[in-house]
Amino acid sequence: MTEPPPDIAIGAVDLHKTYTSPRGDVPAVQGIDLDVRQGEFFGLLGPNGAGKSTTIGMLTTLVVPTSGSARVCGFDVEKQPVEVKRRIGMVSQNNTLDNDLTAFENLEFRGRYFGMSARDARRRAEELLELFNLTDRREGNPFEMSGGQAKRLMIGRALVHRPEVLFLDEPTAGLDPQTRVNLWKILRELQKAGQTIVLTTHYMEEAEALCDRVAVVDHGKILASGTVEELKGSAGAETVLTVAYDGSVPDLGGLRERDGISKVELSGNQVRVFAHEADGLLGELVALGTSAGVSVTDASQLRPSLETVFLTLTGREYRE
Ligand SMILES: Nc1ncnc2c1ncn2[C@@H]1O[C@H](COP(=O)(O)OP(=O)(O)OP(=O)(O)O)[C@@H](O)[C@H]1O
Repeated sequence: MTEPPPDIAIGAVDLHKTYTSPRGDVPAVQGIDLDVRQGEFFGLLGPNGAGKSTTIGMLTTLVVPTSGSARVCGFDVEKQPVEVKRRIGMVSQNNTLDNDLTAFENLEFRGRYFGMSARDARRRAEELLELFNLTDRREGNPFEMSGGQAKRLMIGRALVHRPEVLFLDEPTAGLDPQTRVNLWKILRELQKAGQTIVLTTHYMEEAEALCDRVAVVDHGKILASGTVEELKGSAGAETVLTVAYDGSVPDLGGLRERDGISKVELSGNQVRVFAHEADGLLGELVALGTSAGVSVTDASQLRPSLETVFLTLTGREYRE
């Protein structure tokens, strides 16, 4: 493999992971290529079970790839795991804080683990408590903390040794909307200060709010990648109108051929229209139904977003 350019934080080529389990093989990741630049905020977006955690697991050396290769901060994840681990911070989905230690000690011990002097570890712990607005929780134990506080402490702990890349696996899953938005603010500040961040999420709006670039993952493969704007400007840049009738979908006349309509999908009593120009379309579909003796029982309209990109790429609703 040729050496990657120096500003590349992560380069993965054709990563595969198949888990073997008593119920058979699970092909969790099936050929993923990734490039993440230094300073970038990169998102792996996909529904539950898409293979995001497994991908992050391979990049953080916790999961051994079945095939393919990846370099993180210039080091091979399989051949140089210790070098990689020294340069990354990882925040997993579950709370892995030590409940027997105070917030301060959770940070301090991590510093000592990474070889800092006692003085430096203490100083860094104080600094991070301040940065993550946890100074008043200094002597508290993790089990006494709210979900948002615990997550902030976990992120702080992952940053103790000043890693080059911070990995966050579903950082806001299970947090209430306000706490989620507060955490987004902190993550943006971190990136502004130069931190490279890779996050997995199944929340479309999270990827839209934070990421410079996104890879949409499903069934272990990348379906599309680029900036959120690029993705919206691609195949899925349309409004998606879904209408269900109480009987067969009426004859849609020349709808399919009309300018501004790129795709019409029928499924049972439901029609889904992908349109650049959707004004008046719902009224039209209601009227067509009325003329054919059927009524609309349900209708929804999605504005162009990562969600419509996903729908266009997979032909399916996004499963949370
Ligand atoms: N240790 C394992 N053994 C067997 N199968 C596994 C293992 N870990 C994950 N899987 C399976 O691999 C697939 C991908 O899982 P993965 O956790 O990577 O997805 P994900 O996109 O991160 O989803 P989630 O957000 O739910 O964690 C799923 O079908 C999952 O059940």
